[in-house]
Amino acid sequence: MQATMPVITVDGPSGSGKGTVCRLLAEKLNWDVLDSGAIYRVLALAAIHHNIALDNEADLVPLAANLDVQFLIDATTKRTKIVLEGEDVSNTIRNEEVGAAASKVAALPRVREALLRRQRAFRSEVGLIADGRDMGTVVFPDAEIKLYLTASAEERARRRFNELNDKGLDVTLSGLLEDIKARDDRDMNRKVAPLVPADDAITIDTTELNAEQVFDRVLSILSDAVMSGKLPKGSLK
Ligand SMILES: Nc1ncnc2c1ncn2[C@@H]1O[C@H](COP(=O)(O)OP(=O)(O)OP(=O)(O)O)[C@@H](O)[C@H]1O
Ligand SMILES: Nc1ccn([C@H]2C[C@H](O)[C@@H](COP(=O)(O)O)O2)c(=O)n1
Repeated sequence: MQATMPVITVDGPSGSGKGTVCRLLAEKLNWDVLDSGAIYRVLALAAIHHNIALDNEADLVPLAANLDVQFLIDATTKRTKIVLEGEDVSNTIRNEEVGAAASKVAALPRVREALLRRQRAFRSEVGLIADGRDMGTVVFPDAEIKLYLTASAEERARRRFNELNDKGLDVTLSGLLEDIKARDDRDMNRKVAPLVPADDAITIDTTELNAEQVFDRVLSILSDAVMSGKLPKGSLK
């Protein structure tokens, strides 16, 4: 076994398809996944539960440092159950309001600092796929492979619209597009760890690609990485 097992980072804006790629990769490689967005979402939900304003850095830092959250992986389904202070919040954290709140608490430098060690602790013995905004730039700057997924805001809003519509939620395309643009603006223009591709990241524009085509591109990148010795032989078996 290598001293530290490999890390693949997958960064990009909301709706670019990071979660989809990470899930498919985890199945293919049998590696662990860090969903760093879920950590920010859980913190935002905890802040709401404790009536802490989303810009109150002084109170959010201890909340982040002592966040009582567990990520429990079901051995059969491989789905992750997220438990905050004893409550299953796996579904609640996924709504658009919590996503926007997460983006707000994530803009605070000392909050990010407080969550850094927790994220790095996910580095695992089998290999880690890390999904987020600053995985390749800040959390795992030494990652073997760095991917940056992007797509036009219109396409990302359409994807979210289809997803929420399928769940029977009453949303509008124009409202979702506005939300996505506001989130991009906050995530890309904050002072600390803004969403940018790492200098050594490979960018995939997924606007015109379906999920299968994106995954094929990723597999081809990984296959090159195995050939060049960046990833261990046998990773893609
Ligand atoms: N290439 C693609 N083409 C069309 N739809 C896609 C594609 N990739 C993912 N999707 C769909 O788009 C939606 C958003 O994808 P996903 O959750 O993977 O994005 P994300 O980047 O992880 O977003 P977030 O950062 O907000 O969690 C999902 O409904 C997913 O099924
Ligand atoms: N590494 C990360 C991950 C997430 N965030 C913030 C910014 C996002 O808008 C929000 C929710 O993330 P999602 O679950 O939609 O991927 O959390 C971040 O700043 N850094």
